[in-house]
Amino acid sequence: VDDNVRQSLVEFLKGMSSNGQIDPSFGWNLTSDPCKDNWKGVTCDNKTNNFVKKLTLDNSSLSGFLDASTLCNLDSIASSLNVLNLTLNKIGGVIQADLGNCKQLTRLSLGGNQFSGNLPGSLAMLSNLKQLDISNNQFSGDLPGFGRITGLRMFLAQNNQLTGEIPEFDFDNLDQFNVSNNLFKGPIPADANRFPVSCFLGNPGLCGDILQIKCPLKKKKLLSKDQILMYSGYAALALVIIVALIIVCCLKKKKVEKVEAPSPKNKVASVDDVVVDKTSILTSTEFKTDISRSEFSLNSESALVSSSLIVLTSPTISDLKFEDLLRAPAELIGKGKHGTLYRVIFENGMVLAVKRIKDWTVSTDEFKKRMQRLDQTKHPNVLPPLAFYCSKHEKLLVYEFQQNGSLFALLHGIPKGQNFDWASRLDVAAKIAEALAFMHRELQGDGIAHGNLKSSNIMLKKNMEPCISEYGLMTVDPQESSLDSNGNSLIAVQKTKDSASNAFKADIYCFGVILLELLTGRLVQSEGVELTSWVQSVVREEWTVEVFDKSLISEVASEERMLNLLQVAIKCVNLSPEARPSIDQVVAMINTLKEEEDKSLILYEP
Ligand SMILES: Nc1ncnc2c1ncn2[C@@H]1O[C@H](COP(=O)(O)OP(=O)(O)OP(=O)(O)O)[C@@H](O)[C@H]1O
Repeated sequence: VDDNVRQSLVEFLKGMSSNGQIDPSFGWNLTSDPCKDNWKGVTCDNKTNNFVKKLTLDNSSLSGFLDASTLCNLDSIASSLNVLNLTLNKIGGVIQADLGNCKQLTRLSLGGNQFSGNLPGSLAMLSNLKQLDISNNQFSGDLPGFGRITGLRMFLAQNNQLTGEIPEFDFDNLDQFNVSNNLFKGPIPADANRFPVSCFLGNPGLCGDILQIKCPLKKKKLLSKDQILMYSGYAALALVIIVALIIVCCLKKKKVEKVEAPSPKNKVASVDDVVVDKTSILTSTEFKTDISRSEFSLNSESALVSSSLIVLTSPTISDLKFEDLLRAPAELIGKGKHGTLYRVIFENGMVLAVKRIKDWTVSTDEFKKRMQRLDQTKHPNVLPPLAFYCSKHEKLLVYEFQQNGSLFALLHGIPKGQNFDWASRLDVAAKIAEALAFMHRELQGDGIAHGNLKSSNIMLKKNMEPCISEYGLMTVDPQESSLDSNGNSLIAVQKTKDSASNAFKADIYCFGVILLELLTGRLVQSEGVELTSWVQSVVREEWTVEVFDKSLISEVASEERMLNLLQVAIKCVNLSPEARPSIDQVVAMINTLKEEEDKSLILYEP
């Protein structure tokens, strides 16, 4: 086991040992190996005996605090740890948000301790959790959105001081559930009625049939006469202020036009002026010339360049200015069919990715609306836009730069498909499907599909979690054809007629192509042969096993589950959009496979 893992585990246990002294009988020390030297409560994978899978430290006389930052901020632990069991100890303090980085946890047992404070929202991101026990502590505050964890089978939270309403869990999926003796209020969700009444008792504010307490009807609050008078007074005042502002603005504008009229040179301040004036340390000539060459222009009314960059809700770049963006050194990362991507490095060490979108005929208003909708639609596996710039001729989008590159690079880069085992590939497929389903659900009404889904648009975050990038940056043109340099997402669109509804179906096709890349490790197009046709011809000839990536075959990964995932992929790449499954069906199929895989791993372990 890696030295860092050994050190982090020792630090982690020290945090829970009285006076920071680890009981020697645990065997946890810096001179032995957690997997090979029988550390108490440590279980490692039985294939290589190198990765820590379980920490079972229940009933072990531990106290102190849970040092989640030491445990879960180390990738080599976070990416392998499935079980953390600390029940029946005397560990206290609050739970750090870092616990949410232990993304592979399927079981988290903290029951019977002295934990207190609010549960961090990051725990709701533990999407692999099957069992969560926080019972018999002193937790307070509202529960984070645990309802989002679709595979949860057990949720025990009795005997705390938790408040708020009971979240909408997937109750059909839960085998065990208990929230008794807390401070929950409001109606018990209808689907939760199948659990015995004892699971809800001891919450003075809960109501519902099972408790034989009627929930009060929610009445629409009517405004009183006084309130109506008061609000209409406010409205009238606001109207007067708006009219006054409009008049002042019109007068000012006239004055400016008068002063500037004689000199046509002053009429338009081109961005060249701005760049030349302010970008002395701009090192990317490509960026500079590109911007300079563009017809990007700012008229005198909007010469305040900084105000034109719209920073969305990201706290990290809240004071970013357009000048800062132009002034910082920029490196050209890649040119795709739809634009150019720059890596922009700031003095404070921040690194951003700036996408310059090419030839998108969407109106400025439409673009702004789209960006605002995307900003409101956040999912942990979708990279959010941080800021955007938009004029008639120029559209720039700012994202956080992802150092770990893309799924495309992981699969096809050098060394090829390195350390990318079957379980991780299935996990990527499941997470991308869930994220796409979420975005489709939220944005169906606005008609915003991804539009350009491909493996180079799946980025890998710091903890190697996959996330979809560039969602909604393309409106699909059904006439568009031909392949781009990496992928063929456009083919899906070309084969469809009605672009509005089919943009979502095209995403399904593109997702199917990503599944094929994961399964075969092959490029979407190689030596003129399309991956989809190649796979279909091999399957037709009944040589199906030949399609799989050689490294998966040598790993003795489950052939049956690989075949099942191949079936899902083939359904997705059906040339008829109507015949493709819905994204929810895709999610259900992949999650079933993932559950089977998880079960087989548990059976496989000692
Ligand atoms: N936020 C990011 N951080 C790091 N690299 C990124 C980021 N977004 C994209 N990339 C990488 O930059 C490269 C160029 O991206 P870009 O989106 O311009 O091209 P593309 O995806 O190949 O084509 P298209 O124009 O069709 O989107 C790709 O390899 C992509 O994986």
